[in-house]
Amino acid sequence: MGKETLPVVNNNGHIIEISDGLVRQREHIILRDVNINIKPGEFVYLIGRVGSGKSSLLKTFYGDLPFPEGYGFVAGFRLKRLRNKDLPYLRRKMGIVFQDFQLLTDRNVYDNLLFVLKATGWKDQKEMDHQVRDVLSKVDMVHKGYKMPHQLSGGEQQRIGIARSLLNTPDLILADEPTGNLDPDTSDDLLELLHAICKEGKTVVMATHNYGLIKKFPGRTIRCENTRLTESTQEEIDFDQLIE
Ligand SMILES: Nc1ncnc2c1ncn2[C@@H]1O[C@H](COP(=O)(O)OP(=O)(O)OP(=O)(O)O)[C@@H](O)[C@H]1O
Repeated sequence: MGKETLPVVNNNGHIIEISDGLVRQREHIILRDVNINIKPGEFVYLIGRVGSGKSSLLKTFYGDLPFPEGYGFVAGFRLKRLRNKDLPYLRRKMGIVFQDFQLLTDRNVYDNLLFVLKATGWKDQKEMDHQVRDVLSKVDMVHKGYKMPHQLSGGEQQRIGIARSLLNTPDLILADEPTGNLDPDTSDDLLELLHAICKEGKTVVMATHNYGLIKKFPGRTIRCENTRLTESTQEEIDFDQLIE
């Protein structure tokens, strides 16, 4: 299944490396002089005001936005050389988690996960069953496979979102405001889960407005501001700043 790709890290040992990159939405420059290196196993937060470019940067990583300038490497792929036909292969190297869960509402949890496996080329029913069970157990939802999405709480739906992101055993998880629709306690549980997944060797890049989570679960933090990226130490983050 799949085609030959480069190793998941580049010669510098990075799973994500962008040098002198540009992030653009149509003709608008969102981020310039983008320089970022991420090693396998890191947990990286992306912070910044509404509209500062966090989602656009993640979209650039998963090939949803073009990469017009600079060197860009993500999980074995050179961003500049990406063609539409490469996208399914790139996306299999990463799991993507969205704020609004994006589960298919007309089918149960099991069928949601099965749908993704079939769409990404899996054929053997036994292997698919095993994989679905495996990812559900990783998010502690193994007994919820028969539930329809609307029968689950927001936190449970996001656990399924995370299970779905793990289906193709990706090396990298990109999470765009994954706790945006969750209450504080459920957000904490979800962060614990994402950090546990990271400890097992996956790289996690997560956009968030919720500085309280970073305080509780410290990690490398990159800020998008005025079209630039800057790295912030834990001390530099103004945790009292209003969450927008
Ligand atoms: N499809 C699009 N077409 C044109 N411009 C867009 C598009 N999507 C986003 N933008 C613009 O790109 C800029 C960055 O948006 P982006 O969604 O990346 O910010 P963000 O930091 O993720 O914001 P939020 O915290 O609200 O999710 C904004 O000015 C936004 O208006």
